[in-house]
Amino acid sequence: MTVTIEVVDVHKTHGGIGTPPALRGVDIEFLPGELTVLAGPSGSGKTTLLSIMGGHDHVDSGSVSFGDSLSGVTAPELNWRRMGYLPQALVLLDELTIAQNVQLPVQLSREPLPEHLADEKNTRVWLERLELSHLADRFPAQTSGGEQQRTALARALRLEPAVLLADEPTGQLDAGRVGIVLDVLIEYARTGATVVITSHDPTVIAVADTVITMADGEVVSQRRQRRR
Ligand SMILES: Nc1ncnc2c1ncn2[C@@H]1O[C@H](COP(=O)(O)OP(=O)(O)OP(=O)(O)O)[C@@H](O)[C@H]1O
Repeated sequence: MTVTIEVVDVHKTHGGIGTPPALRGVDIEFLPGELTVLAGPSGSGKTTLLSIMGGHDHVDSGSVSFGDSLSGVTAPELNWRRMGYLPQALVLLDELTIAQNVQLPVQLSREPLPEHLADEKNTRVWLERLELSHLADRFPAQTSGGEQQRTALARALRLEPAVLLADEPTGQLDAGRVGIVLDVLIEYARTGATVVITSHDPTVIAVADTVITMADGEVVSQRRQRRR
């Protein structure tokens, strides 16, 4: 299952009259098997673009389409199995433990899942991979910001979606944990997934396959760092 995401001439303004546009004619193709980083200064439109791609916001004009195995799927049909989404606000459920938050996409799935995904063992695998096993039975409020961020990433990956979108996935992590998360993201992209993240962090930008830099709602550069 591979997915190419095509963003074509996307325009978006959030507010009322006089508000500057957040996106001004953005054209990008995101490829499967790659970790793409959306970089650029604060306010350049990275979160807006990710949110539109994730189906959480609408374009004013232009289009976002999902080719190959998600062809024809519209944003409202995106679910945890098709797309993992890690918002900046994390949105963990306070009344569930860390393990239960990671298991949540299994509970919410309305489609029959392959056996290995339905199995609770898979939750333990992701907890371990993101160094969260020792926190499995705690509630989010009893964990640090970085631990909550890794929990939200484990939740996004739990159903092994073809697309992973993550807004600043290392923003709350210490340097050591940034490495762990980057390893997970790169390994995940190498399975054929389309992985798109936003980041300001030079460490993160350095390991990206492709870096797309935005400024004032436009793409100002696109640099491929890995040969295909
Ligand atoms: N809900 C909103 N209402 C009004 N304006 C908004 C809203 N969300 C974003 N904006 C504006 O849209 C522009 C792009 O914001 P966006 O959050 O996409 O940038 P960003 O590059 O992700 O920034 P950061 O790196 O700080 O997260 C900014 O000018 C911002 O002020």
